[in-house]
Amino acid sequence: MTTTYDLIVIGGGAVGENVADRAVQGGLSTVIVEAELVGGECSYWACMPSKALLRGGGVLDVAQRTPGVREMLSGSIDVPQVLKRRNSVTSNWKDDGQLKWLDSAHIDLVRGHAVFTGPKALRVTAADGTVTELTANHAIAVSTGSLPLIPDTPGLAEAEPWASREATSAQEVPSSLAIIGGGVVAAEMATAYTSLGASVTLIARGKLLANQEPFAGEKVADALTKAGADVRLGTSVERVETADSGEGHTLLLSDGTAITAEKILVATGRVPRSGDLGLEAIGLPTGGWLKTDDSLRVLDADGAPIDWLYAAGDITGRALLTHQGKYQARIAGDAIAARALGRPVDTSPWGVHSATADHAAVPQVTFTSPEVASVGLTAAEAEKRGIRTRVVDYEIGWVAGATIHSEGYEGTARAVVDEDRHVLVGVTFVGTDVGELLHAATIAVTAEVPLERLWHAVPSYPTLSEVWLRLLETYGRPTA
Ligand SMILES: Cc1cc2nc3c(=O)[nH]c(=O)nc-3n(C[C@H](O)[C@H](O)[C@H](O)COP(=O)(O)OP(=O)(O)OC[C@H]3O[C@@H](n4cnc5c(N)ncnc54)[C@H](O)[C@@H]3O)c2cc1C
Ligand SMILES: NC(=O)c1ccc[n+]([C@@H]2O[C@H](COP(=O)([O-])OP(=O)(O)OC[C@H]3O[C@@H](n4cnc5c(N)ncnc54)[C@H](O)[C@@H]3O)[C@@H](O)[C@H]2O)c1
Repeated sequence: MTTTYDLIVIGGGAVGENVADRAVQGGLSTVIVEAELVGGECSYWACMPSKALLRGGGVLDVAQRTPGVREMLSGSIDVPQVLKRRNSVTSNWKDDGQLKWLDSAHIDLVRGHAVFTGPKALRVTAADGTVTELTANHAIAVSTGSLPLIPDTPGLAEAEPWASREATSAQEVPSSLAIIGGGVVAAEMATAYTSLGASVTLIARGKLLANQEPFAGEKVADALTKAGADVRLGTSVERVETADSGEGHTLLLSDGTAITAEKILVATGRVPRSGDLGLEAIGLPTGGWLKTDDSLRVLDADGAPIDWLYAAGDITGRALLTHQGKYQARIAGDAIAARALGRPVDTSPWGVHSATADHAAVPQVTFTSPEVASVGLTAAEAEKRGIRTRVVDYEIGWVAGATIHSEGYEGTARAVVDEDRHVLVGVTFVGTDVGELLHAATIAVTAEVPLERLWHAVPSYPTLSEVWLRLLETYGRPTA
């Protein structure tokens, strides 16, 4: 039997849920197909458990720098309590709460793995082998996320390394952990596992957090080293050898040295989760990112949008972040409903049906100690785009709010100014608790607030936000 809905969403992660929610609110009957847990990677194996693992170390760092509180501290972090809290944050890897929400949002669910059988048609196979055929009146949206990239380094597969799922859901902390990669997962997991007592070695073939302003990775690498981690930058893993017992691994590095570790974590980026979707049945290459236009319609081989096929979230490769995927989801769900019901569609830049921010103002917080919070372009990216820029830096530790925040507060703020338009095109903060400063920057960059007007946005004294005033003063006060 074939069941028909106005919209079928493949993948019930944070992104798929939001596509479905907007479409239902727009008046469409909608079903989600989910192969694993409703809530997806972010809830169970990514954002939430990783932040729960990091939180204790972050609080301890501030407490140790707060006279009057540090005197109360004794012993080290209670690892079982941290893991218990992480287990509770993930609802012990059960999705009952999400099912209740789906019900309240009037979204149907079919559990199983979806494969395209033709345009607007899918076959779903459940874990028990039950097959459901689904067709869509209007659209199918793909939100199947991404999977870890595992390099083909000799001996690595045999070492049965952790990827992000194992690192975020581990029920024990290994005595030693070798982390391969220098991106966000590597930096955050190095911070978390060092705070939990593991002896961590981070091996990155390039710089740490290379997509950020250069001072970000430098400060995080320094802090990791101070916390006891061994940070090896510009170094590759050439081969891995595993003891005959299967316990303990030796990593042979490009600089001729070797390190040993109980566990290895591979954090070398992501690949699209599209290899098993049957995309060939609808004339698309298998295994790639699903490229989209700004209203999230998937593009065919000629770069033309397919009118019934949408994609949002990691699978698009646009910005592999939950909040940005959910932004795309709101736009996709609204665009699908509007087009289905013949309502006006606005795909002009910054229009309601255009994910323009993906190109100009993607915010990201890396929850290391210190945190890295950034939005928009780095100075190097702005220059590459041909923008005439001026870079303004200020030490966050010099503002009164930092003196109150904690002893020896160190941090840097950078604003990248478009000199022709007199607006900010990028802002980066590095320092403790700077994640909460970021949204002001996101608003300034997205709304293209003129610098002259920003002088009228007065930060409260004595907060860390006073760094905004100092950045403006460093840039120079406008004349009448
Ligand atoms: C360790 C780690 C930490 C992270 N921390 C953060 C963070 O702090 N903040 C942040 O913004 N981002 C973070 N991210 C990124 C974030 O997790 C992703 O951007 C986000 O999960 C993407 O959501 P999604 O819905 O596109 O995909 P997913 O969450 O991966 O959901 C896809 C869903 O589709 C299902 N599925 C796949 N194929 C099929 C199929 N054929 N049939 C049926 N179902 C299918 C899957 O089972 C899955 O549930 C982190 C990532 C990692 C790895
Ligand atoms: N706090 C957050 O917002 C957060 C946290 C974790 C992950 N994420 C997102 O999840 C995604 C995945 O994170 P990630 O850290 O895995 O990827 P990434 O792209 O941030 O970093 C990948 C790293 O692996 C290295 N690398 C790639 N291929 C390699 C190879 N063959 N050998 C050795 N090194 C190699 C790269 O040089 C880079 O340092 C990111 O896009 C990130 O935005 C976000």
